[in-house]
Amino acid sequence: MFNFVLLKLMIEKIDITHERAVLIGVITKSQDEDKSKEYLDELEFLTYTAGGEVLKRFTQKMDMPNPKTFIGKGKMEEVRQFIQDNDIGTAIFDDELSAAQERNISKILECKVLDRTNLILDIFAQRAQTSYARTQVELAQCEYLLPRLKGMWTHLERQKGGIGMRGPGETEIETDRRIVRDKIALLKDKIKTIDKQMAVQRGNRGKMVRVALVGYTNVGKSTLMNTISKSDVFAENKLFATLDTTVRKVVIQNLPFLLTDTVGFIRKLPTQLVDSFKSTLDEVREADLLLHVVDISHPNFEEHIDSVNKVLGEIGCADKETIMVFNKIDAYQPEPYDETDLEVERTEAHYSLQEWQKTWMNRVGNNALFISALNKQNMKEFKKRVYDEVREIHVTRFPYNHFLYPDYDEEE
Ligand SMILES: Nc1nc2c(ncn2[C@@H]2O[C@H](COP(=O)(O)OP(=O)(O)OP(=O)(O)O)[C@@H](O)[C@H]2O)c(=O)[nH]1
Ligand SMILES: [Mg+2]
Repeated sequence: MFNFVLLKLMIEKIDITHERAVLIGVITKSQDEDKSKEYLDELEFLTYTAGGEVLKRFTQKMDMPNPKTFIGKGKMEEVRQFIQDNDIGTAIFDDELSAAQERNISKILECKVLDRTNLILDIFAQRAQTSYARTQVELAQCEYLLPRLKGMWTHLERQKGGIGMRGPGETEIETDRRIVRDKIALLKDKIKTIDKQMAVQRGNRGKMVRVALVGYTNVGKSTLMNTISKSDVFAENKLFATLDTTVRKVVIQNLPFLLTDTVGFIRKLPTQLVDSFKSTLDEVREADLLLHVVDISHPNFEEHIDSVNKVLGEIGCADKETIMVFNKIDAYQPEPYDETDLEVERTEAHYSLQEWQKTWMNRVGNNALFISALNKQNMKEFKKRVYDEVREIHVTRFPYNHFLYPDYDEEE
């Protein structure tokens, strides 16, 4: 009996054990050691979100990735040895691999080989809740798969499952291109139908002012949504907690508007995903005002802003009225700087919040706000700014009820 319980415990333990993985990245002229580390940190977070555990990272300095195997021969042997000695199931590359590279590498390493795109698609597949989100992910997976069908993973047991093998697209992998193409057409039709229904729904919301929260993944959009709308949107410290947009009616000082929480962006967001999520992003496109939320406590936040702006550009929202919301000020910590140490140059990493506010952040003028959604710091200032902006849009749209909305009253 005891043994049986022990065995059951062991089995259950195995069930919850994370898939063992190694990460592989490169250091190039345009991507120095620090950058490479930051990218691998993010890749590790993605792996963890997908249900994996990273046992080791490998990096190689190179001018150009090897067209056949991405990294060089010697490094590959090092990786292979580690994988063999440590019972590793998955090798994850930070950059997108071509079909040929993927094939060559998995032959050498004899394990599952994934790239950043696979990982992101897999997380989306795991997290898609509604049939609409699932359809969009499935479409993205099919689009990713199509050019890679030939010989993909055929020498591996596909039934093993796990990261990269999950989700709606998995049964198509061994079938031929035509079937996948038909499937793509079908999914597009399905999305079109839902799009029409959603456009009608959006139309029914009337002319109310619409505000959308946008930003990099995990910056606190849903937390901010919960704070201001007193709603209960799912937020957690993993990437892509939100896939479906949520719309809430918010009232600040009698002034009603609609607030939308959206899917987070990420560096190198797979183009297939941007495309298939275009309609989810309609909410962003049709918004009157964007709140671009930034995690200022993240060492890479400036690059995050660039990534988000890039996606906003791709969906035609570059010039939209935007308030920059720098969140997580409670967690912001500049690197300590020793003035007597002449070796270390003072950089942005040492800036205090006040110093940051004097940089380019100053140029976005009163468009920049500094808050903590979690600790509810500076929420009054935030609400006033949003109120003023929404009122401005509102009174242009409904000039006759201008008088209804006086200046923001601090004593709310
Ligand atoms: N320290 C601190 N943590 C915060 C703050 N706001 C949010 N967080 C935390 O950051 C994590 C991510 O928050 P979410 O609200 O899920 O972020 P999101 O932008 O909606 O993320 P995705 O939906 O994944 O794109 C959670 O663990 C939050 O508790 C803040 O002001 N300060
Ligand atoms: Mg969210």
